[in-house]
Amino acid sequence: MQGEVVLIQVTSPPLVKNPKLEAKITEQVVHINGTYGSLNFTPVHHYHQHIDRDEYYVLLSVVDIGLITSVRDGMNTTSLEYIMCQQENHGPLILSEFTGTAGSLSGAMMVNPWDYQGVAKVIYDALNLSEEDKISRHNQLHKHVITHTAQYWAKTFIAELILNVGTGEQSAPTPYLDLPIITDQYHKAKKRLLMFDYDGTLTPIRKTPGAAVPQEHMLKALAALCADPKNIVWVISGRDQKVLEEWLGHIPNLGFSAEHGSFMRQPGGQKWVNLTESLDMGWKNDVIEIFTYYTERTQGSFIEHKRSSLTWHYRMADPEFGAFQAKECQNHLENAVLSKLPVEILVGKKNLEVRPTIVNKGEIVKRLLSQHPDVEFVMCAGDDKTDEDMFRALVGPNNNNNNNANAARRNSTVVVEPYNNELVAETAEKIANATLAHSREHSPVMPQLHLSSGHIANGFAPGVQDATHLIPPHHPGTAVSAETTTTSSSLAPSSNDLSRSSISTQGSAGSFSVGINNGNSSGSAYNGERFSITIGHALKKTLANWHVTSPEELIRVLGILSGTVDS
Ligand SMILES: O=P(O)(O)OC[C@H]1O[C@H](O[C@H]2O[C@H](CO)[C@@H](O)[C@H](O)[C@H]2O)[C@H](O)[C@@H](O)[C@@H]1O
Repeated sequence: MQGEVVLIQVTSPPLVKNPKLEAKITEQVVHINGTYGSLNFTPVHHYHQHIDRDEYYVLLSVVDIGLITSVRDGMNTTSLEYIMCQQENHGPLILSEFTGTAGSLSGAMMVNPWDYQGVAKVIYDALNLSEEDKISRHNQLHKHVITHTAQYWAKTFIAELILNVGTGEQSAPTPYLDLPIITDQYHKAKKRLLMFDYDGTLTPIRKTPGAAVPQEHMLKALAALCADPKNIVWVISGRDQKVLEEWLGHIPNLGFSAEHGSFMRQPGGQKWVNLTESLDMGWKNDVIEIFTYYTERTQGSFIEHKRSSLTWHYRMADPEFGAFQAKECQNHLENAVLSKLPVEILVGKKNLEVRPTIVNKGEIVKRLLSQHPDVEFVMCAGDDKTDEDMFRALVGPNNNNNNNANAARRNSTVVVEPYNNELVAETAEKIANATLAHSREHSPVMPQLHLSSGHIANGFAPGVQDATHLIPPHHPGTAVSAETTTTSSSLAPSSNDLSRSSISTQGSAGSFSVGINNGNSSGSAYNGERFSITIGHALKKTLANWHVTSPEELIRVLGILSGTVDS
C-alpha cells in the first residue's frame, strides 16, 4: 500500500509551548517522509496549526479511516465527531482502548497504541473492510452517538441523582445485632428459617475463590443449627453446585441454592433443580468473549466458568488498574450484551458476574417463605450487593407475612419515567424536601426509638423498655417522618413519611420507581422475628436491619444460637 495511503495529522499548538516535543515530532515526520516518500509522494502530512471548524469537519468527512491512538484520554470527542461526519463514507474508526469512549463505541476497531504492529495490522484490516462491514460498523456507531446525546446524558444524570437521593437515605447507621433480642426470639420460635450467603458471610473473603474453604468452627455451628428439627437452614450463594457440595455437602439437612438462585437442592435431598433449564445460554459465548478480552489485558485477572453464570475476578490484579478495567468491562458488557440479552451484571467484591435476569437470591428467599408460611423466626445474613435482593425479599412485596404492609407500599409507589422532565423535577423536589426535613428531625428522635443494651457504642442512647424495643432505629416504617416532631417513642408516621426502605428502586431499562411511604404505620414490613443481617460496617448502604462487622462475629452468634459456643 506504499504510495497509496497518507496520514493527515493536525496538531493545534497548545497554550504552553513545548519546543522539545515539537522538534521530536518534526524529526519523526521528516524521517518517515524521507524513508518512505518520494518527490511525488509524501506519506505524512503534518499541520501544526489551528484550523477552522469547517475545515476540521471537512477533513473528518473525506478521510477513509479515523485513527485515534491516544495513550491516555478522558473522553475523546473527536471519535464522536468523526462518526457524525462519516454518514456518507462509512469510514471505519480505529480507536485506542485507552480513550474514554472506547467502552461505549463497540463498533470501533480497538487498538493498543503501544502495540505498533497491532496498530499497523488493524489499519491494514480497516483499509480492506468490505463495504457491508463498513456500513454495519458505521450504523452501530452512529446509532450510539445519536441516542447518547448531551440531552440524554443530562436526563440520565438527573434520574440517577434522584435515585441516589433515595438510596442515600439507606445509608443511615445500621445497628449492631442485638444478641439478647435475637437469642430471645430464636428460642421462642417453634419453627425457624435461616438463610446464609457463603463468601464474606460464612467465610472471610480470600485472595482466590479456591482459598475460601470453610473453617471448622463455622462447619460445627452450621451442622448444629441443621441438626435442630425446628430449623430449616439454607446456604444461598453465587458459588456453583460443585463447590457447595464439596465444602458443605456433608452437613445433613442443609439446603442449597447455587449460582445466585439458578439451582436449588432441598435439605436432605441429593437432586439439584435447575431453575434456568428452559433458558437459552447462548449469551455465555458473547460474555466469555468480552471477559477474555479484559483478562488478556489485565494481569492477574481470570474467568470463573459456572453453568448458568460467569464471573470475572480481578482481586489479584493491580488494584487501581483492576478497578478501572472492571468499569470498562462493565460498560462494554452493558453496551454490547445487556441491551439485547436477558442477563444482568452483578458488581461483586472485586468481580463482575453475569447471570440470567430472571433468577436472583431474592427469588429463592420468596420461594422459601412461601413454602414455609408458618415460620416464626427468619434470619438472613449476607455481605454483598447480591444479598440485598434477599433483604429486599424480606421486606418487599410478595412476602406472605406482611400483606397489609405491601398493599400500603404498592399504593404509594410513584413510577418516574426519566424522560418526563416535569415529573423528574417534581419528584426531585419532593425527595429533596422530605430528605431535608428527615435529616432535621432524624437525630432528636432516634435515641428514643431505640433502647436497651449495647447501643451507646453505636450512638443510640438506651430508652424505655416497651413494645417498640424490637424495632431497629432505621427499620422500614420506623424512620422519622418529614413532619414528625420530637415526640419520643411515637411510631405513627405522618403523611409525607420518607422512610428508609420505603424508597424502593426498581431499575429497569427506561424507568425507575421511587416509593414514598404514604404515612400508614402499617407500612412497616418489620416484625420482630425477622433478622436480616449484613456483614460490614454500620454505615454501609443496605436494606438489612442489623449488622455485624465480620464473618467471625456472625459465626460466634450462630455458635451461641446453636448452643455450640457459650454466650
Ligand atoms: O454469593 P456468595 O456466596 O457471596 O458468592 C459470591 C462470589 O464469591 C466468590 O468470589 C468472591 O470470594 C472469593 C473468595 O473469598 C474472592 O477471592 C473473590 O474476590 C470474591 O469475588 C466466588 O468465586 C464467586 O463464584 C461467587 O459468585
